[in-house]
Amino acid sequence: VDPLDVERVRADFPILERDIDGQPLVYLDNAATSQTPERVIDAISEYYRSYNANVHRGIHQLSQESSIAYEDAHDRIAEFIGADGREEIAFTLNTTQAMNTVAYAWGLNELGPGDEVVLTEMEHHASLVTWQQIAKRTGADCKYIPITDDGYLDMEAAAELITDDTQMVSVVHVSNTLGTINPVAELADIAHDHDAYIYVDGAQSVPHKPIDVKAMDCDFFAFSGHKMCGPTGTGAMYGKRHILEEMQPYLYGGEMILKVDFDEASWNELPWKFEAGTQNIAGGIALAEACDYLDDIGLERIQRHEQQLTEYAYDRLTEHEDVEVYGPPGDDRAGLVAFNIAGAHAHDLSSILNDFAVAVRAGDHCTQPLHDVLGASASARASFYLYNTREEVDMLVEAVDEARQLFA
Ligand SMILES: Cc1ncc(COP(=O)(O)O)c(CNc2co[nH]c2=O)c1O
Repeated sequence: VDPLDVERVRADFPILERDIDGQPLVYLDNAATSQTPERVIDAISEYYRSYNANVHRGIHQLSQESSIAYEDAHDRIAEFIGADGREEIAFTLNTTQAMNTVAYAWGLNELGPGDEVVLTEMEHHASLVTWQQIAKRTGADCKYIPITDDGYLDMEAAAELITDDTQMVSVVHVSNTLGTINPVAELADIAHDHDAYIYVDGAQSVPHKPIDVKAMDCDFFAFSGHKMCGPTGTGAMYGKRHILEEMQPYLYGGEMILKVDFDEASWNELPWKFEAGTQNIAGGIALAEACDYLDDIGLERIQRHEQQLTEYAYDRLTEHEDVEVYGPPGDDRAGLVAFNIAGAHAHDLSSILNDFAVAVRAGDHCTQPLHDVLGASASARASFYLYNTREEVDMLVEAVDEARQLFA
């Protein structure tokens, strides 16, 4: 795979030219949200400038054009993750809504006392809190696959925790705190051996590596557009068609219905059954443009670029005893490093980094239970993407060294 031309890529992101108090911005908060290339920004503007209209095939020309673009965008996202077609892709606001859709639409109807939902200790609150609360409402129980000392899932424990009482396994594909890449296909096999569904949270994997939901054999898959060069307020819930055909919606209203009278309502075909009301039409169309943008560069090329940056960052940060990096080794993780330095709270550390225009995230990254397991109240997290450079890793490390001196 030939190397990625970072300078050419960076030209697509005007925001990366920004100075912060006279210093060049070093944007390393991509696990929170990625930046947006001109092509995606233009797709949004073009929609509003020339064919904005409500969808679902109104009679007039503009509605025909917006309907076709919006519906075709579903086919494009399906192709991007290896789904069979638009019937398996419901657009959502984000990963969180995709997770809640299944938890409410399927969980509330199917879960009851004695049933179990198996999660992992490294789940994001979008799945952990969702399943925890739906389990409380239905009398079901949640169980958590533990992590090992070096940040991997304990797969022996997983095989014991997933039983015939398990109805759903909900697992993060790539941890947004540890960088761990979980063996989701193996977990799908175990879940299916016990006739359980598996829901894969792909928020941190879809932007960074090729995804094939059929090879993974997951029953549901969720991700957000804003982490993969798309707009905020976009994302998707994938579901196997035969499951979505059976699943009842949980958001009711226009567009998702077929026939309504005062006593009854019937539902529209897939995926519109799960898209109630007027959607983020421009966002969905622009998300398809983001898929084209990433595919034009090549996800394998992006993945390799990030692996090189991440290993370099991991090696440089762990040179010092007083820096603790959480998760697997630098050569076996996705493009992020969460860390702490001795004597400093993550918020103070990231504030110092901001003084050097280095933008990282500080806090629990919506994984508070995981931070409890790690014995850390919070962490600073640098996360990489296609437009970051080796020099930016050096600027991160230099700023961390300044902070280490300050807090020594
Ligand atoms: C693994 C994972 N799942 C779900 C979500 C929720 O995505 P959303 O619904 O688009 O918000 C995130 C966002 N993670 C982060 C958001 O900000 N910092 C983060 O690490 C995530 O990293």
